[in-house]
Amino acid sequence: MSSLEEPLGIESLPKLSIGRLQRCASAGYRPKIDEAEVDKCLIESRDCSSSSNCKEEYAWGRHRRDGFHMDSLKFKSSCICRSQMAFFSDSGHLQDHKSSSSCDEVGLRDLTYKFFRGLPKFVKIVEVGPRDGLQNESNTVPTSIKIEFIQKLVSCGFSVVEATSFVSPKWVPQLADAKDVMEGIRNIEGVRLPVLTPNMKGFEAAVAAGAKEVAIFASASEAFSRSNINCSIEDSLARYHDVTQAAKKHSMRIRGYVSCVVGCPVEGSVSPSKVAYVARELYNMGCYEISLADTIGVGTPGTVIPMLEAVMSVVPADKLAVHFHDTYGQSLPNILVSLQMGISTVDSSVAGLGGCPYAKGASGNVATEDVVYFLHGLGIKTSVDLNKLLAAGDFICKHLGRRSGSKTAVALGKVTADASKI
Ligand SMILES: CC(C)(COP(=O)([O-])OP(=O)([O-])OC[C@H]1O[C@@H](n2cnc3c(N)ncnc32)[C@H](O)[C@@H]1OP(=O)([O-])[O-])[C@@H](O)C(=O)NCCC(=O)NCCSC(=O)C[C@@](C)(O)CC(=O)[O-]
Repeated sequence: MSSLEEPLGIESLPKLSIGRLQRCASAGYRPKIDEAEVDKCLIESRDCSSSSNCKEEYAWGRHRRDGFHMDSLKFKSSCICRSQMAFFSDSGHLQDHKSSSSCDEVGLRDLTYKFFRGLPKFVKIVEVGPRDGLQNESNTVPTSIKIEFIQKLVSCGFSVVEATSFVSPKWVPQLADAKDVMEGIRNIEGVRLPVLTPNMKGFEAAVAAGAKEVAIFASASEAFSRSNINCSIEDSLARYHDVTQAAKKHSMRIRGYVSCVVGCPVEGSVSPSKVAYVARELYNMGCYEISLADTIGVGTPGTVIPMLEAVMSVVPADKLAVHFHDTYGQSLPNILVSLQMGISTVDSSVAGLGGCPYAKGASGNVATEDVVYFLHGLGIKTSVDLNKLLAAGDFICKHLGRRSGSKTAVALGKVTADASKI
């Protein structure tokens, strides 16, 4: 294996300014909010087109998991000046780093300890490539290729692969073959394969096609709700109430999305209180997990943190996922702060495929290869085999005739290509 194929370990982190994150991780930082505040902001937001009128002060409602990741890392050196830093993960994997630099590194060690102490040991990755990835591609992929693509992704070790959507074929022609895709993956076991359903018609079609789990998708932006699903936020919640009731009767799991959690292509910035309101509604309807989607990829930690603060004041962190599009290259820092705030589920799309056809300017999702490389580099486990994932990304990119949107895949592809010349 090439050295480039090994994620750089935590000891290789550059010196970072972590003041803000330390403030976030500090138990002392607890601005106040209660649920009534979310309701109040929603009422205010109905009366104002600008989100800036809403109060944006939120409590830390995060529900931290027991124990910190760093607790399981045994730091084996009392002095690291001109010595060796060594970290052991739970699996006993040793990451060592010969250091010959000055005592500044003691400070760096302290910083990295603080930096990592809130991270989870394991992150669940929800692969959305076959749905979010393919819905926005100009080339429609043949059904047989979609089925093979899903099979390849399942073999990578994901516990969840979002398979397709039961939406109007007039709105999203790329996924018009949802029923046939479901038929082709009917016998796949050991993995959850949710499908998007915007209304009862989609839900009934999904059930008839053998779906065991559905996802509903609302928006925190009124304008985006109308352009994406042709109805207001409140109407969408009424529809989803019917879908969730029906799903419960079938004992089906329901995942919820909130789109435009920091920005909307039409309205601009979106108030955290609106996101919290919609997330809470979906959670109260019975969604087992709410995925918070930065649909157009405009968020930075500066906007993601207050949004997560607001949502975590009404939905437990362990019921939340984050879903970043990588338009401005902010996904990985956004994921990092999300993990530090207690979230341990991340959506991503192999090869960085994707985007919403009704969100102008939106780029693909954060690439799963980059997320896996990033998490493994931090010593965080996933269930995903990076080599198999690279092969799955390569497979679909060849069929789409496009270059991978994953920097990790491109870098490792170069390594392989260079090695083949030797
Ligand atoms: C919601 C609708 C259907 C409303 O669409 P509409 O036109 O308002 O619906 P309608 O009830 O008036 O029906 C119009 C026609 O659509 C049919 N229809 C109605 N429902 C269905 C259905 N479920 N499946 C198949 N057909 C359907 C219905 O039967 C009728 O057919 P016609 O009589 O004209 O032949 C439409 O707006 C739609 O399909 N929107 C989906 C758009 C979409 O898929 N967007 C991308 C996914 S969301 C996303 O990417 C965001 C996310 C989740 O990734 C997170 C993030 O990053 O933000």
